[in-house]
Amino acid sequence: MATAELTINPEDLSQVPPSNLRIPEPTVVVIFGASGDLTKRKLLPALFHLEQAGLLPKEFAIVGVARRPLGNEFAEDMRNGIVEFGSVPATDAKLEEFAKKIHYFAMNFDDAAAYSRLKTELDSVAKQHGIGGNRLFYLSVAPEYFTEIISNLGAQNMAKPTDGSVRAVIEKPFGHDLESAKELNRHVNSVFAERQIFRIDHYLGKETVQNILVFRFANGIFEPVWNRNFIDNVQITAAETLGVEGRGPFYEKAGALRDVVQNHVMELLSFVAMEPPMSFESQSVRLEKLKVWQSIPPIAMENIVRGQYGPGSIKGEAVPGYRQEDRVDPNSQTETYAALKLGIDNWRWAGVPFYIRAGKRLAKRVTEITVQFKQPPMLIFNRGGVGDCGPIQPNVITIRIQPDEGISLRFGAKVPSTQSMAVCPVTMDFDYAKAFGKSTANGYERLLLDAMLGDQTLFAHRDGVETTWALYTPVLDAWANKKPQTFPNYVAGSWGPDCADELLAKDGYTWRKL
Ligand SMILES: NC(=O)C1=CN([C@@H]2O[C@H](COP(=O)(O)OP(=O)(O)OC[C@H]3O[C@@H](n4cnc5c(N)ncnc54)[C@H](OP(=O)(O)O)[C@@H]3O)[C@@H](O)[C@H]2O)C=CC1
Ligand SMILES: O=C1O[C@H](COP(=O)(O)O)[C@@H](O)[C@H](O)[C@H]1O
Repeated sequence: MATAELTINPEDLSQVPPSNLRIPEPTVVVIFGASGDLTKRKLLPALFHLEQAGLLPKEFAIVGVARRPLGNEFAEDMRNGIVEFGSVPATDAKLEEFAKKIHYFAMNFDDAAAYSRLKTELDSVAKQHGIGGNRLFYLSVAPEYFTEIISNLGAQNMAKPTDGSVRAVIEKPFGHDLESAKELNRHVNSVFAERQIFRIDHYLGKETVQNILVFRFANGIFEPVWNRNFIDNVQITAAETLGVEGRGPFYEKAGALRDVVQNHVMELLSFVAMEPPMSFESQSVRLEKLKVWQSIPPIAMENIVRGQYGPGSIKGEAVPGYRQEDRVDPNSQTETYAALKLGIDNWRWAGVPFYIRAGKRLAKRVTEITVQFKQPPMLIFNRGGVGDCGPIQPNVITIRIQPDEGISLRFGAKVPSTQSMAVCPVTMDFDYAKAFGKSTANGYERLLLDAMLGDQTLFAHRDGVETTWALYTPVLDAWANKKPQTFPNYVAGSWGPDCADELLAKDGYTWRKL
């Protein structure tokens, strides 16, 4: 893409309330896919945490929509989910009150006639709770239902606000390649204006991800060295120990590049690499992210590798290979691991390699970013002697996204000795939990609240989505045309395939040991 402009209509500008109070207007939150895993494990616990923190309006209701005839069972099930996944004591007094705000409406998403009944139901729930016309539609559904639901909301005049705001939150994946993403965006935009659309990437809800911007732009000492003059290379790792967890059919069509790299990892990369935005407001932040992605040249095929796990063990437990997982093709060619090198051709980053790796069934669950600095131009100390640690290690800033959230800086220190100037690497460490206490938030709190407030800063814009797809679609096409010969090529519980190590070895680097 040649331009670095967001396609913004004046009417697309999100209406962010000027106040810092951040309490949304009375709203009915409508969750499509309400009996699903995401609703129970993440969305309802997050909404309850917001209620506990006094961040929801008094007039508030949730309407879950799914196929099964659940009735009152739904509120009970959600209540149990909040206790289990939200670390909430079953005796919490607010839980009882909150459960009264949870409703359920059974329908099939394919049933066009059911949407007018849904509309009537929403109006009735709104009236019961003293809510006007504000609606937040959350599409927590498989992607094949996105267009169906959106068309029907449009057809029933449910997408245009009459006396309030109407917004739609869409879960990933936003398409499976550039063309499908464009098509989806065209369709969504034919019903909802861009300012009504909240494409969620739950990584942006993580405190540690938002903290990348605070680390860079609320401190004076890092930004002057945050560029090609001082930084040698950047590594981003998104490693999971989990396999596909019963999501075989979904993952077969996705793979690591689509599932995690094109979205979550690219969001991390944009926060590390972007220029300081004019302000922390949606158009400024999203524009700077877009400029980063637009500055990435096409990825050369020799700079990207893929892998698939075979049987192995995780934490001492034997686990099956990917091809043996439930509802996975025994000859599957889907990658469960990807590693690549990319560049960012702008004044700040030209010549600095960014190495990315992401995969399932790896040795450890860890997402982190390491920024490695250049070595000092010369060394004035006589090395060796008591306690010397060998070759000088470069300075590294490590941003630990999860699970051990924090930031550390590695630098060389003098080893105490009266005779020598021996140097060893030491670290200064910031630990999120120690500094601020352990949080029970799952990231969706912030995003749900922002969506209700109409603040799009931490949501994906259509131009950003299409730009990242433009980058990865040629790779996906090339991979589809050239079957991998060596799958499975890494053992579950290892650090991935040898080809990923070779990718860095070509440049004289190794992956950081985690
Ligand atoms: N789970 C997770 O951790 C994450 C999920 N996501 C995304 O969130 C979305 C939802 O995921 P998840 O909750 O795991 O999905 P699930 O498969 O667990 O849930 C799907 C939901 O959709 C409903 N549904 C399916 N077909 C129909 C239909 N024809 N009519 C009415 N209801 C229907 C199901 O209802 P019923 O039970 O009645 O059939 C169920 O409530 C997906 O897009 C996924 O990619 C994104 C990040 C993480
Ligand atoms: O979107 C997804 O993300 C999860 C990883 O999220 P995390 O917050 O646990 O890091 C991944 O497991 C899943 O396959 C993918 O769809």
